[in-house]
Amino acid sequence: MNTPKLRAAIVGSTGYGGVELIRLLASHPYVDVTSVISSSSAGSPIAEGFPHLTEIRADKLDDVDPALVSEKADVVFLATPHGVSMKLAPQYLEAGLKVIDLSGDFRLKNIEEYRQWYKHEPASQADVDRAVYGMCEIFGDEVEGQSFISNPGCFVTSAVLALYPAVKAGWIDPDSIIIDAKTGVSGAGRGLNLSSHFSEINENFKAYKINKHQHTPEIEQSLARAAGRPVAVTFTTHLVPMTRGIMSTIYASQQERRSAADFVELYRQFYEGRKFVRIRPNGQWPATKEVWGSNYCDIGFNVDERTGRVTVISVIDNLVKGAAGQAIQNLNLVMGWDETLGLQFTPVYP
Ligand SMILES: NC(=O)C1=CN([C@@H]2O[C@H](COP(=O)(O)OP(=O)(O)OC[C@H]3O[C@@H](n4cnc5c(N)ncnc54)[C@H](OP(=O)(O)O)[C@@H]3O)[C@@H](O)[C@H]2O)C=CC1
Ligand SMILES: CC(=O)N[C@@H](CCC(=O)OP(=O)(O)O)C(=O)O
Repeated sequence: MNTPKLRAAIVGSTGYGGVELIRLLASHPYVDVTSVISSSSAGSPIAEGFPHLTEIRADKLDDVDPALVSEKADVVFLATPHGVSMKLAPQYLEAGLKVIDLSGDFRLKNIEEYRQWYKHEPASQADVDRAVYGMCEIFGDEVEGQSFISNPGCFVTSAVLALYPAVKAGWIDPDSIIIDAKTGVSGAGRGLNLSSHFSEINENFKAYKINKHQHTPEIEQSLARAAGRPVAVTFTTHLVPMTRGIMSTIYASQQERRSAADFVELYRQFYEGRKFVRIRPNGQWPATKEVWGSNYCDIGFNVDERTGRVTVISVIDNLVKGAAGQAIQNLNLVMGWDETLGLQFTPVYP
């Protein structure tokens, strides 16, 4: 007898995260996308705005109505802006759906930090407490069987996967960490704004939100768990003229001098059996094209003989491992399935 597939709905289907969920879930063996949802274009065929999606089964955009969604689906992905997810998630949970939220609304356990960094009224502490933070390779054990997952931020995924093992092992001084990150423009979503306008971004390279980026406390929240004490990092983001991809170049002082080969060995042991974190051999560093369109996070190391500082380079595709891919990986963990289901593809190259 064939087991029926899990039925999935996607809110925010007309945004970059939503469209990426549709693309990836189309090849998931145990999931059917039965509802694609739009708050602004319900009733229209999704292929009207996205002709490359002509073949999907749930072709007409549905309304966000929780009663309707709970009739059509078992799990709902929220690929919605922050401020919107905090209103929708409790309603879908109440309607009996599992919820996987891609926004920042439920990631910070201290809601005052949310107020400070997002400059927005937070979700209630009770709702934040219900959400399980799904950084799969690190806290994935906490996800199985849960109904409400908060998917990590894109920069956070790249930075924390690159730092957690070294902080946990006590190899680097947590107070010395500097994360210099670059992102492609799709990280800003599909909406139009001046900073992602072609002539503003093309042949340009700019820093933004210096010491004010909303992912700073989220990075610190996970590193504090590794260090067993509060941690403060320096984090600078840059917008670069590419569509997808994040590279975090990270610097830290070592507690004792170790070689890059030692770091390779430590990280290989830490991530043993986790297919989506690939540690480069000593002497090799990853580039964003080497993970493009895939759920991989690739990490490489160098140690400066003169200063003793370690440089860690980490790359992801912001829309896959940084958003839709990790959200599906979280669904796999929730369901007790192999975490790689529906995500086993090779990066697009060149
Ligand atoms: N882009 C990225 O690389 C990453 C994004 N994220 C997070 O994922 C979420 C989605 O991001 P992204 O896809 O880039 O954003 P987009 O701006 O591309 O899409 C967001 C979608 O949300 C829908 N929406 C807006 N307001 C409402 C509302 N009131 N009710 C229901 N739906 C609404 C819109 O669709 P419609 O008008 O059709 O309803 C819109 O298409 C955000 O929280 C973002 O921070 C996280 C990691 C990486
Ligand atoms: C290029 C760009 O603007 N990127 C966004 C990425 C953040 C994001 O996607 O939002 P979450 O906080 O939900 O992860 C930014 O830097 O704010």
